[in-house]
Amino acid sequence: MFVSRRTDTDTLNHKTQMTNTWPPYPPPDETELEKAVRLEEEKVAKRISEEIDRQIESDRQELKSRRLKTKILLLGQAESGKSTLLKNFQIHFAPKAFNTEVEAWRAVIQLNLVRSVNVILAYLSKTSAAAAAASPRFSKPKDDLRWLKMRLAPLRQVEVILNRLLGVHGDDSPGESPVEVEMHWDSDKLSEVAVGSDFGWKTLMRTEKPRPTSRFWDDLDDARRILEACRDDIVAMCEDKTVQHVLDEEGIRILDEPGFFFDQASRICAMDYTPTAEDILRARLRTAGVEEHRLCMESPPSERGREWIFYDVGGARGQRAAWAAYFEDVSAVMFLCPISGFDQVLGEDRTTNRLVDSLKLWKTICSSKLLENATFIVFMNKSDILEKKLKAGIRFAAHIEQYKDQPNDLEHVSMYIRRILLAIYKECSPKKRPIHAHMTCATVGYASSFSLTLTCFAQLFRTRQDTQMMSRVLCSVRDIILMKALETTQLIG
Ligand SMILES: Nc1nc2c(ncn2[C@@H]2O[C@H](COP(=O)(O)OP(=O)(O)OP(=O)(O)O)[C@@H](O)[C@H]2O)c(=O)[nH]1
Ligand SMILES: [Mg+2]
Repeated sequence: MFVSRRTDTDTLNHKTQMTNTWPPYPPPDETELEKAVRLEEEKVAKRISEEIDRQIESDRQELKSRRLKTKILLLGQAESGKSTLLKNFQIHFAPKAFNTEVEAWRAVIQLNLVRSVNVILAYLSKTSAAAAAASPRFSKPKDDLRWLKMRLAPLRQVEVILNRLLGVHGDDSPGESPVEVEMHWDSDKLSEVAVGSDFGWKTLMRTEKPRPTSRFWDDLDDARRILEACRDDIVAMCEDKTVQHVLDEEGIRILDEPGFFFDQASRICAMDYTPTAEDILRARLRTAGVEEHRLCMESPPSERGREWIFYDVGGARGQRAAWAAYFEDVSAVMFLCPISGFDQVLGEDRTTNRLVDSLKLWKTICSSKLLENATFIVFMNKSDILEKKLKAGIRFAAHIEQYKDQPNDLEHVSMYIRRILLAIYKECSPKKRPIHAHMTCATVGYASSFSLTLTCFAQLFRTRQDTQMMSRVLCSVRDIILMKALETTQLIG
């Protein structure tokens, strides 16, 4: 930017150039004092000019590096499976880093279980109808319930300890014990706990140094000893007919509820319990705010060291306003649509159907101008729950009237939802762009599962039994994102 000045020996016959040259030629009759002032001014101007050049270059570099970063947004309503999908990516592409978090997940899973037990106990003792319908195993139902409650009372302490160690807060009442605030039955909130993204709960329990204080480990040990001591009673409660009766009455399909670990209670309460990948995928921890997760690829060797930055957002309505701040320079949007939610309502608005809300949200995201250059990948998630519900005879058309009398099976229902998702995408996208869609069960991980792979705008719809369904979906998504990164690199040179 700074043009070097010609020497003083240049003459007036360069007058025409003089007007275009900077700094200008000195006047021929310049005094010594004027020359000194001029040279000083030129020095200052040169410094400013160089500073501007440096700033422009640094802005250019910053822009380039921002565009080269693979920034991925995980979007979707609450409980759609965003954080679970992220765990799948971590387990698959950065297993060593993920392993360092296992200890923290053990505490979360134990908290999920303890919290479910505490909430159910609190509910049972409040509901006389429930007590009256107590297990035939007990001759005096109310007394036996009281007895069970008494024996399991230490679990409240376990919940308090785990909440404190993990930095968990309940729904809207940080600091209060979730058990205290939930004396009414609300299945959506049964295992709802959230950890603020700034608390660092995962790093707190990492196996490498620096480790937390010994007080921290002593408390954790205490919680685990109590849990183990209560193990038989917890298992008895989980298998108890009263509990099952109440849950049935409430329409709670316990194995489908997020964060319920009743079927694994005995294993999870053991002192030497180590979570499996599937346990971690099933754990429920509500995301509060927007969390940034950096995933450094460990495999395959060709991708080792490449960094992906995921933004995992809280999906409840009250949290959605914060999303837009993260829409700039996004490489890929992964939208989670929980297709099993057709017969459920939102936790935050009991008048809105979950599937309808999800489709509305999809429309808003597809229409966003800020996201027009992002690659879109939609996950029709919770396909396992959808399948179970349809097989159990729950009619899709009873909740989504437009479906009318079409067959009530997984293939037809998922095709229908897929058609709507793609139609919305086509209609609302600010410009024509490809989309990739997968039907998933994010909690299955690597086990065998039913899978459908959909490719938009092509009439491809395959159904197959695939022993490594999630693994294939993840690899395909990785390839899509790598292609996008390559395109961006070529564009910015
Ligand atoms: N059965 C089944 N459960 C799933 C599936 N995907 C996620 N879940 C469970 O659903 C619960 C909610 O999943 P999350 O990943 O925490 O949901 P989220 O979208 O991050 O929710 P917020 O953080 O509240 O926005 C967890 O307990 C998961 O284990 C699925 O495909 N099938
Ligand atoms: Mg989440």
